[in-house]
Amino acid sequence: MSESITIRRPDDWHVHLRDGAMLEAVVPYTARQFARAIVMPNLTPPVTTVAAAQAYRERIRAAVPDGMTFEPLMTCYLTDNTDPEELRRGFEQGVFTAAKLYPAGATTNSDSGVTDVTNIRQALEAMAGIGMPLCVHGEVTSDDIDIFDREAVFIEHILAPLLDDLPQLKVIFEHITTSEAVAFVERAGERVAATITPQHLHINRNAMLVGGIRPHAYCLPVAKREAHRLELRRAATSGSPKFFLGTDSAPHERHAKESACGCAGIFNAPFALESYLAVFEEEGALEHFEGFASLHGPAFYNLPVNEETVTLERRAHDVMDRIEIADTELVPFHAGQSLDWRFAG
Ligand SMILES: NC(=O)N[C@@H](CC(=O)O)C(=O)O
Ligand SMILES: [Zn+2]
Ligand SMILES: [Zn+2]
Repeated sequence: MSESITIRRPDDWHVHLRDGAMLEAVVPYTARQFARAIVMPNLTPPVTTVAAAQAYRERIRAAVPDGMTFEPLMTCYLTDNTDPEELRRGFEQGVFTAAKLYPAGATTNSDSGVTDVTNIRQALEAMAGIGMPLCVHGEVTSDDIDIFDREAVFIEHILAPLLDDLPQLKVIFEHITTSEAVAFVERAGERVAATITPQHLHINRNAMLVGGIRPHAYCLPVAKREAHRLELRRAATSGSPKFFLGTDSAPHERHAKESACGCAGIFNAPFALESYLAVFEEEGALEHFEGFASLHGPAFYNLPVNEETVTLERRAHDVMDRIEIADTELVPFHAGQSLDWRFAG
């Protein structure tokens, strides 16, 4: 039984860092473990221009503690009115690494998202032409589609036709939660990959609903049945380069989650690597951990792998119930549980 594991320093290919006091509070957790991160643009107002992304990138850099190195990779929030030239300019200037498709109304701060993908056809065509990847929150939003079916229906109605229409477009199907998504990504060509969060590898929908309603297990896409979780675990630990790490760490103040209408999002940044590593160990797949965490993402995004390394040690520890920040609190993923591995730097 190995007592420590050392891998190339990983990156987080999907994270919410927020802004203001929350940004200051959460950036150190991500910067401590990850060299780079794809930063989600769903601020209020959303990050829709090169100038806004540059300014946000500076605020993130300023929040990185002395002695840590961390590079935020910025994304452009697509709307019905996105100007293809703005995307091209941002990508060519090295400001935008990718653009993000939020179907309008699908998740937190997605009200300005895209109401119909035909509205962004020209933007997507421009992206396909310059090799700019599209990050996708893959859920339909129609009232008549059950929330547990929204990812599977998105594949059939939106994603598959989109990929047929634009054979050059690179797509990251983010935070996948279903066996349908796993199967789709496995069958798709090399230009399609997926990120998987720690929570969707650890919990199924019972964690949210059995023995009381547990808002800290609620995120979008919502956790599904056990059979889906097992497929996600198989895919993540398989060694396939199509699957890589994206925490979707999404902090919301405790009171906003513990509410009659609680916000979607799980704050997993404090012990993200420990959480993933537990899964790889349970699945007997430690040899694939580095690929998932540190190699497959850069390969898909055409970026160099990180030269530094990080080490995790087998050292059981309890996860705190709460983290105090400014004048509020966050509840981390795994709160009150024990984890076997500990990030050692
Ligand atoms: N995952 C979530 O449940 N929430 C995210 C948005 C998102 O990634 O869909 C957030 O910004 O809070
Ligand atoms: Zn999302
Ligand atoms: Zn997210």
